[in-house]
Amino acid sequence: MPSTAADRTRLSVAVGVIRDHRGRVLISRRAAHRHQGERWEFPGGKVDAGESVEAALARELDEELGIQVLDTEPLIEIAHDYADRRVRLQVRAVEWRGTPTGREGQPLHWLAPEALEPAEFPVANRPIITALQLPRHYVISRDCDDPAEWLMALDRTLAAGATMIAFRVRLDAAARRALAREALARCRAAGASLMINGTAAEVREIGAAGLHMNAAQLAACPSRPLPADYRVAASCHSPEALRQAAACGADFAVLSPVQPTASHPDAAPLGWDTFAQWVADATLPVYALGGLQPGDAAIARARGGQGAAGISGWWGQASASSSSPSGMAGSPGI
Ligand SMILES: Nc1nc2c([nH]c(=O)n2[C@H]2C[C@H](O)[C@@H](COP(=O)(O)OP(=O)(O)OP(=O)(O)O)O2)c(=O)[nH]1
Ligand SMILES: [Mg+2]
Repeated sequence: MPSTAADRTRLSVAVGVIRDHRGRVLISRRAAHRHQGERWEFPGGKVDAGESVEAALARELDEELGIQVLDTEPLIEIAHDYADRRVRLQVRAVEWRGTPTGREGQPLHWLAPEALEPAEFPVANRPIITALQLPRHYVISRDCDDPAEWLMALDRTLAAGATMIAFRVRLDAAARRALAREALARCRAAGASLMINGTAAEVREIGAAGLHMNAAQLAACPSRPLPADYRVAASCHSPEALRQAAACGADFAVLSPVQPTASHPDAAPLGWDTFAQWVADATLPVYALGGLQPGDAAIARARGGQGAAGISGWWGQASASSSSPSGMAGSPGI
């Protein structure tokens, strides 16, 4: 995490995502008299001077819940300016032991990630909730020469465990709409969501999960192009674009190219260090894209990203094995 001048005036907060064996997340209610009082939160608290985020989390979760932290992994970091306080929420998924109890009298609740309601949390929590709901892999489709072949590739991708797919196909309008409708039906049957690289009007017409804006659309986007019950994603290649994505209300971004790619041989790759730096300043979940394989999702997460996105390595890949198809299976929320 970069320590900029602005950062030194921010309150550093360690925030824990505590899951049970069913994948539900523990939330607790802030007392009325406290900052952001009566809102639900993920347990945690202020990082003391000289304390690491991990140590702060272990201390806070013991104080507030009486549980022991065994290990943690970074989930997302959010810098947010409230009118009366500037915070940097450093959110980590927690491996834990014990029985959580509201040791400060705070009500506790276990909820599935899909049931978390952003309006009941502090505003800064919105991207945290999105991050908990989004998978680790974002599969981008290949362009389509032959619809029948393309649909077979989609079926293989879904069978391999993909749960979020971008429809990125150039066809004439009628053929594109027909293919998108069929793709949507197959994604729904498999429990996956389909994003459309196109227009907001097309997303509404097809009934897809959301819109994926390219860099040019993002640059020209004045405000969120779809209501909250759709997802909005944006392709980004710079810190400015990541800020613009957040400003126009996108739910998540895709940052590229992280590694050299055959499809864009002239674009200078960012590398993981730059990816991590830019992501640390972003205020929405960010997937890494460009020259990656499914196994790189773990690297992207370790560098503060949401996971990895890509075409080759993901699209149309048959299951590599029944337990870990395409490397996409694993912990909850693939
Ligand atoms: N723990 C937590 N804090 C959050 C979340 N979202 C959010 O904006 N915050 C803000 C609210 C507060 O301004 C700050 C946390 O500070 P806090 O006062 O609760 O810290 P603490 O647990 O150490 O409390 P205390 O001992 O000082 O009373 O971060 C969240 O999900 N969890
Ligand atoms: Mg606290």
